[in-house]
Amino acid sequence: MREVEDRFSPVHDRLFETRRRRTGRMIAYRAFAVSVFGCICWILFYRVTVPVENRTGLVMLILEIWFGLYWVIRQSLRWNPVWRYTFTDKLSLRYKKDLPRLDVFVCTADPVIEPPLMVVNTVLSVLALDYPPEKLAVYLSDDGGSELTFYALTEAVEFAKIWVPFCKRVNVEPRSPAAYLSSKANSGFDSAEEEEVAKLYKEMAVRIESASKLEEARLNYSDGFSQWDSDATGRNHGTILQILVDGREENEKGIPTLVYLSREKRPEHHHHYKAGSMNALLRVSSKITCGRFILNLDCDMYSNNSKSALDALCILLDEKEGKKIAFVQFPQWFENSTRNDLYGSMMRVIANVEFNGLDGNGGPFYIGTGCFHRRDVICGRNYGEEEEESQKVQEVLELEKIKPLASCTYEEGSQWGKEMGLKYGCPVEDVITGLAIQCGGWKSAYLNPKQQAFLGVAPTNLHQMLVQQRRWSEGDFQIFLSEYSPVWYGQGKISLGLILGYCGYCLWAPSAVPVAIYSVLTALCLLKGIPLFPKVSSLWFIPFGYVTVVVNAYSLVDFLWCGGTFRGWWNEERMWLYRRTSSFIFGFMDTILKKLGVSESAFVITAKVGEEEAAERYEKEVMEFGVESPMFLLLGTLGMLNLFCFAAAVLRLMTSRDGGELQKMGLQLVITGVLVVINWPLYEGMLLRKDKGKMPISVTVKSVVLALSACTCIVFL
Ligand SMILES: O=c1ccn([C@@H]2O[C@H](COP(=O)(O)OP(=O)(O)O[C@H]3O[C@H](CO)[C@@H](O)[C@H](O)[C@H]3O)[C@@H](O)[C@H]2O)c(=O)[nH]1
Ligand SMILES: [Mn+2]
Repeated sequence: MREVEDRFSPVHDRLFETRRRRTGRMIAYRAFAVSVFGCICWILFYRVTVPVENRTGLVMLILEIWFGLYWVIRQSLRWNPVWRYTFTDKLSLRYKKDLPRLDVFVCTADPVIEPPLMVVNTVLSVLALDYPPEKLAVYLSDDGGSELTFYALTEAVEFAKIWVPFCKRVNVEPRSPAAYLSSKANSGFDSAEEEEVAKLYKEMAVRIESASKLEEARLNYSDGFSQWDSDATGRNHGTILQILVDGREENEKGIPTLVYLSREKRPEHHHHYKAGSMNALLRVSSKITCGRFILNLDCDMYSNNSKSALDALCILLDEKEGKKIAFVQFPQWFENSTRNDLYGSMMRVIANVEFNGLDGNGGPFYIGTGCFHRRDVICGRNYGEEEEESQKVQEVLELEKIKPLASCTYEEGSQWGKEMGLKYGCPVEDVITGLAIQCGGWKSAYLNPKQQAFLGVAPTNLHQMLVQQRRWSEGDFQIFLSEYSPVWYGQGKISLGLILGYCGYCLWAPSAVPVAIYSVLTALCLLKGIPLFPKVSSLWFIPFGYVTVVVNAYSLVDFLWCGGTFRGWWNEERMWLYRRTSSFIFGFMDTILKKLGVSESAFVITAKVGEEEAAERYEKEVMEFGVESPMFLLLGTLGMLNLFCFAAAVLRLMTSRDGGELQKMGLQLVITGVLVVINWPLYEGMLLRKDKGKMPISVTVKSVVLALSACTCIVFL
């Protein structure tokens, strides 16, 4: 009784705490940042005051102004970081079973590249969350409209009856059966019961992968299967809605509500990808459980920490600050990353440093998966408006009355996709939606607990990685140019630090252009013998040398601090370059073309499985090319260009034996040389490797021809 009263008393223990780090590291960082800023100014001063004979000086000035500005913008991500710590014990004591309803939305879209067994593991991991089951509901949105996925879910229902109680009794962690049981495979099982569970899981996995009991399931779950028309395809079908478990009332099974939804799709209607499915889920769930809070997960992101819901609610239900906070974002961590993270997919520094920086400025972005929202806010409530009585849920569930909410035409003439729900028309629906929420006066919070909350699947080859980054950079740049631009729309609504934080990401795409020019110019001028930087022995060289060395050294230290390895850092530097000289360039062009109305942006779903040989190469951290792609052509050409220019310059220096030449070209030689070293896996893939993951011959040939012609032109011009 005391605790119940305690909940309503005005003075409370806080449910979370926010810490700022004022330690030596922070001071050292600021000193470093100020010194770099000084050097940037020094460099610009040099460009303006010291004349050069040709026009390269002007080009360099423009590039360096851009780099300097962008560097300043990005300081917002590090200036003022905060860390949040939650007290879940207090929350449990205070609320017991009175916790608010929580709806989990899991999105899947393609049964081939997002295997049903993986989806099922994600679903099971959230069904077993540490949360009162009668308050929890899991919705699976299947944009693939696949009977296989539905069948897998019916299997999951049966297995959940064993899995969920087992997890809670034995306090299993993590609660994705595949992840938990594979961790046990090496260490051996703890009990006979566990072994039995493992056996049942394996049998289920086999059935799902072979769909062996599909026909049987058709009979047992005929209400669900009968909703598939005989001519239904992934892109053309009616709404399919099935409540597999109704756990809204406390019951002895202790399994939360589980719902399958495949919204209607028709070729003549745009479906707006994930945003469209989220909005359909928002409406449908409002009639079934209408959770006050919503967790959004991609189908590959299983719960790796059963306390994450309690963690998030510590923030959202905190009496003092929680009311201002619209959403709590967890980072995206991945289960399939390798030791040295060949493709830089872990994004360690973003997750461990930059998002804390954003949090200090008003809150992290909404990045799709691993985010807890307030339902009424994501549905369009502004800060300061009264929280609405939650919509009335239907006592008796009449599916036929709910299904129209997921039809193609429901949103016509409504505010869905604009003022309500997730926004349409942007490849990063999450970021733009989060920005609009923050501009409505809300804050957000970032939680990155030691036991990672959710784990997903990162792209496992270079092409996928570049495609994903292309979509992100395009989406972010679109936001920059849209009516929701952080610069124009955000003015006065969010803090300057947060505006800059958004710009740091939204300018990924355009920032690629100066990087590409810079690297090409450095190489070609080296070939031609045109110096771009002051002599190594002159005083003017100091800022250039300082920035080059210190900025890279810091980034290394930062990376190691975030738990990375030296080679991981080196790989990440390579990916830094590759993302800029391929993904972002294309992202930039895509955005411009879209603005001009020439093309539409599409959402290419990232595959979560690959073929076996390629998987082996991934494990061994051998870079995967394999496909013919214009992005590879660009990388190949730039790589070859660097190689030729560097080789030619070295040859010339060796034959001329002119010390002055080395003085003049020193930094250029170093930069181009480093690029050659960093490109080593690319050269290997183009020239030395024989396996299927090597660069296709056609790309290699085209790259060499293009690079050679560029060099010839420059030499004879
Ligand atoms: O038409 C679609 C396309 C995609 N998805 C789902 O959206 C999720 C994300 O797709 P994925 O291909 O994995 O993209 P990522 O780039 O890995 O996703 C990140 O970036 C996206 C765009 O910002 C966000 O939507 C995601 O939540 C975020 O994890 C997956 O679960 C898909 O099943 C749909 O439901 N319907
Ligand atoms: Mn993904």
